[in-house]
Amino acid sequence: MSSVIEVFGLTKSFKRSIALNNISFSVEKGSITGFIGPNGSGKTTTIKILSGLLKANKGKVAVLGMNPWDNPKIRERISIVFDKLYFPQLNTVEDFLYDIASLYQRVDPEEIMNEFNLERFRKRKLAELSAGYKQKVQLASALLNDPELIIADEPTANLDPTARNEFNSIITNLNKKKGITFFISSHILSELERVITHVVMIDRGRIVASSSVNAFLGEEKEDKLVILVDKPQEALRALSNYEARISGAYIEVKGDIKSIVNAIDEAKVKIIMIRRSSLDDAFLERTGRNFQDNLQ
Ligand SMILES: Nc1ncnc2c1ncn2[C@@H]1O[C@H](COP(=O)(O)OP(=O)(O)OP(=O)(O)O)[C@@H](O)[C@H]1O
Repeated sequence: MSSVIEVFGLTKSFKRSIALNNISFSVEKGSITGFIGPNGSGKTTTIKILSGLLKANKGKVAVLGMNPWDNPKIRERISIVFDKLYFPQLNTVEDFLYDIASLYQRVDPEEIMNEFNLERFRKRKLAELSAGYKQKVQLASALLNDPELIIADEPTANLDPTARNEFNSIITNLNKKKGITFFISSHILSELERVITHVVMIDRGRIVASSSVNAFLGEEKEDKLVILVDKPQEALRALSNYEARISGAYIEVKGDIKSIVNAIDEAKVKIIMIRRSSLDDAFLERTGRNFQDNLQ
């Protein structure tokens, strides 16, 4: 498989600190790669360099085979999604999408509004939308240049669990249907668990792991999951075929994540949070530190 992002020996220091210390990794074409690390580990700095907004001190970076610092044209083939929608808040959804579409003249904004169920919001001002809808509009706008790659910096950081789930399923669909590669950063492991095919893990400016999720977890068939739901007893009933038990506010269960999620969904129980403990364990193994302890 070919790579859409290649980073080799990248170093970036600021006056007082080294944000990235000789990092190397690649992102496979067609993957959804999670870029995961605690606060301050260097995710935003890396993404700024990949987007051509910041220059590295040392190392090589290729995005779709080009150095982002020298090639503003890359921006015609990729899109960047941030944690918030930073565009003129007084614009309506429709004007905003039409303005961006006119820059590229590739994709019909009507088609995108239809695909994202945004028609009934078309006359609303961006400022009037919920955080979830703002992110939906931002993701919709990111498709108007028909990108091969979308780089997203903590795109769901300001969303509630429902909006987060919706955002993540849109990403999965775009990846499957349009073959768009995603490189998504997050400081919350559990957030991307259900979505990513590959993981690049960063800690204190160094890469601690970079591989497919399956390889990362040692091809474990059985996931150890910790799940928070709105109706625990009903969830437990739905999981009667699994080794499941209630532990405090959570349900602990062993098995294949996709089938477990399906069983819970079918029982119409809402998943508020899900964590595959083995990803946390893997972080602990590689850094000697507990991922959850590093969250601010
Ligand atoms: N412009 C800057 N000037 C000085 N130091 C900076 C600058 N930008 C980032 N840093 C430092 O570089 C390190 C990495 O920061 P970065 O924002 O890349 O981390 P992050 O993983 O994105 O964290 P978060 O999840 O909090 O956004 C931190 O120690 C940060 O303080």
